[in-house]
Amino acid sequence: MQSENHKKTIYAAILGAGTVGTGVYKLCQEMKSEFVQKTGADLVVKKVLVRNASKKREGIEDAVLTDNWKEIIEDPEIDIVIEVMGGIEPAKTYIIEALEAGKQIVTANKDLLAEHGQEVMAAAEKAGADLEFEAAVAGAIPIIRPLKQSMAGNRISEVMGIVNGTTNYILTKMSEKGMDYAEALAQATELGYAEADPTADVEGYDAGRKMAIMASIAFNSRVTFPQVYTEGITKISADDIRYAKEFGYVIKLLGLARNTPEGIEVKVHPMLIDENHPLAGVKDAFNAVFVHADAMDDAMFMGRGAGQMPTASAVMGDVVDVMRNLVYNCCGRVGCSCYKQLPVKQIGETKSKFFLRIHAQDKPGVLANIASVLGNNGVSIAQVVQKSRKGGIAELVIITDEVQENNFNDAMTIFSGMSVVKEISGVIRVY
Ligand SMILES: NC(=O)C1=CN([C@@H]2O[C@H](COP(=O)(O)OP(=O)(O)OC[C@H]3O[C@@H](n4cnc5c(N)ncnc54)[C@H](OP(=O)(O)O)[C@@H]3O)[C@@H](O)[C@H]2O)C=CC1
Ligand SMILES: N[C@@H](CC=O)C(=O)O
Repeated sequence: MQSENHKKTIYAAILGAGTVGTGVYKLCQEMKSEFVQKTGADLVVKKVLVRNASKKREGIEDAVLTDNWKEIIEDPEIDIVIEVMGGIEPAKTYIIEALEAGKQIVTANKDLLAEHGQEVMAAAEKAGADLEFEAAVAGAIPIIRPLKQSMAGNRISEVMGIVNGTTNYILTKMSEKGMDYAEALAQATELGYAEADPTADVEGYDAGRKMAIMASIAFNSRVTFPQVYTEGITKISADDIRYAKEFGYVIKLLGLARNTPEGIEVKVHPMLIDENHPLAGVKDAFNAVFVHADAMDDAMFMGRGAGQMPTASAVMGDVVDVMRNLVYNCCGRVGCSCYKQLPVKQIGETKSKFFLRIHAQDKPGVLANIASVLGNNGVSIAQVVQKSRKGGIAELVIITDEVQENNFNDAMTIFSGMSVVKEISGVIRVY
């Protein structure tokens, strides 16, 4: 039964008319009658905020464009603010002002949530309003709602996967087409996958923000972006990709978050994955997230992680949810204020397996010397292959067992001071 004050028309404003905003506007028009069927209310986009309102926007009526925030915040008819402009400010101020003015929020802004999530969520809770952000993590893939709601009967211990479409696209093209890095990045930008500043993608910051958001929800604690260790793909060379293939691996930028008895581990870095692992088949701008939890066991979510319509799909899922809440007068049901703050580990305290290439003098005793440096620092060798012997230099490929990262780094520091070790390269963690 719908309540007495059942709303027939729900007005929304979209902040931003770029890649995602244009897709959201399009779905609001194309799916109009379906939204009425699904919610019982008609959705009308009353305003679209941009920096330059006189610029023509394909597919968006000129009449709704504005560059004046006051036209939205001071309009009592507007119930839902859909923030898809990105960045911290003015997005944060606009969201908080909108909540204070009694509006509901849908946002795709991981930069904001990963750094100031606590503040904006507290504002939503105070206002008794919805703040939904499915599109902020892994594009079209439903993962926020499953973590918050569908898996609420579990203790989640691990969330990991490929959570950046741009870098997955670049690595796929480099590995499968031999494309160079710059060309693959230019294509990802052209396709609308990259952030306004693609440094966020290629340096692993975007994935780090998504991991902070997921770790916070999954472990019911607070992890902010600065607590996430991030390493991007800018140092991955064609040689690294060639060696990976030769040893039966593919390189992926992975995010890992684990809840351990000593604290939360959360990190993003390139990793070698066995070519037969399900994540190895996740290509182009697709993302995939694995979740391990006590009652549910394992679940995997896969889909398009970036791009106009996949992201707009996730945004509109939230908008429809908020519309239903408005229709039934039940906004603000899913809050975030009850959590237990857990410590977050430093990267050096976490464990990894490593793949590395060592060029060293090709003479008796050197291999034993290298093995003893590793052994003395608690690094055991799972596999060692002598790749070549040329001009008095031997090239060794070593794969270690799992080791505390601090120990591995200590061994690397010792190698850098040994005259028999000429070069260490291609150091990549192994999943
Ligand atoms: N692209 C993707 O695949 C995905 C993006 N996201 C997130 O969605 C959000 C939007 O991304 P995307 O559409 O790619 O970004 P774009 O850069 O394509 O678009 C940003 C839009 O916001 C407007 N805007 C920016 N700053 C202001 C401001 N101060 N005042 C008014 N308008 C402003 C811009 O206006 P103008 O046009 O006038 O410059 C532009 O229309 C970001 O938070 C991003 O991280 C999330 C998942 C996937
Ligand atoms: N730049 C991001 C867009 C979606 O979050 C990505 O490439 O994944």
